[in-house]
Amino acid sequence: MQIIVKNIAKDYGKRFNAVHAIKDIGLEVKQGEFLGIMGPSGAGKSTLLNIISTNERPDHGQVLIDGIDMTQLHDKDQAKYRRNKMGFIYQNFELLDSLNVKENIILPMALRHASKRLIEQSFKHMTRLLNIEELSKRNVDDLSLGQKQIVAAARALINGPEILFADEPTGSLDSKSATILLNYMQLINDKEKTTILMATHDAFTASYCSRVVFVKDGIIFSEVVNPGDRNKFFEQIINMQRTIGGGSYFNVSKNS
Ligand SMILES: Nc1ncnc2c1ncn2[C@@H]1O[C@H](COP(=O)(O)OP(=O)(O)OP(=O)(O)O)[C@@H](O)[C@H]1O
Repeated sequence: MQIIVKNIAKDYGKRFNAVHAIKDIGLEVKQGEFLGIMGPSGAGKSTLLNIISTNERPDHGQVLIDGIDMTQLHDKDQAKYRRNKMGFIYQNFELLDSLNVKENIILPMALRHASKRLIEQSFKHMTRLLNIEELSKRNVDDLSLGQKQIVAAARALINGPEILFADEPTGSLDSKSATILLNYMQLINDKEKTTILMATHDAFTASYCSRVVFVKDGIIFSEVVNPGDRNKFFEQIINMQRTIGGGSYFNVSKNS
């Protein structure tokens, strides 16, 4: 699943008060990449993720996924594409409190009208992979924040998406829970070959990626490629953050 973003731009608001959230971004993401998107607050990270994931339409430009221009699809076809090929993890989990853990996790499959057998098989596979088998009957309200995010990850992954979008997935987690989640994301990236696009402020979180692009003022300012050593990569990310600036919005604390 190759992603090619060509010259996208996105403004919010009316002419004189317009915010140029994305000015001109081009980007290529290879099949199986774990790409980080960093940058100061308001730089355009979430907007970029939302445009690539078809949750928002750009004003200009193309988003080609395996050669199909997503921006040209009707809303209904975009929604179908998202349901079938994409998974999402957000900072605030977005789990449904009225459903238990298992019901939350299998929801995307139920929405696709998958067979009971397939649902059970996939549920078993995912909960085993993420090591949360014992949580299945619990209420969402009774889980720790870290457990909630792993459950949200299981829900995002149960349909076997080809692309996983994660927007500040560790933003609400303590460092231990963040590390557990990131190790699972890396496992999914390795084992299932899922392409991952993750926006984050946090250098430690970003150090799990294979490459990080830095967005500033709606353009890609630079990128850093993981040299194969997470500690070295962490230092490189921090140096790039310092170069770009962004004041206190950047979290450069190393969690472990
Ligand atoms: N729906 C919207 N309506 C108006 N302005 C918006 C909207 N969404 C984003 N913006 C503006 O677009 C710019 C980019 O926002 P975006 O959320 O993409 O940045 P970000 O890098 O993800 O920021 P953060 O790290 O704080 O989440 C900001 O100036 C933001 O205020």
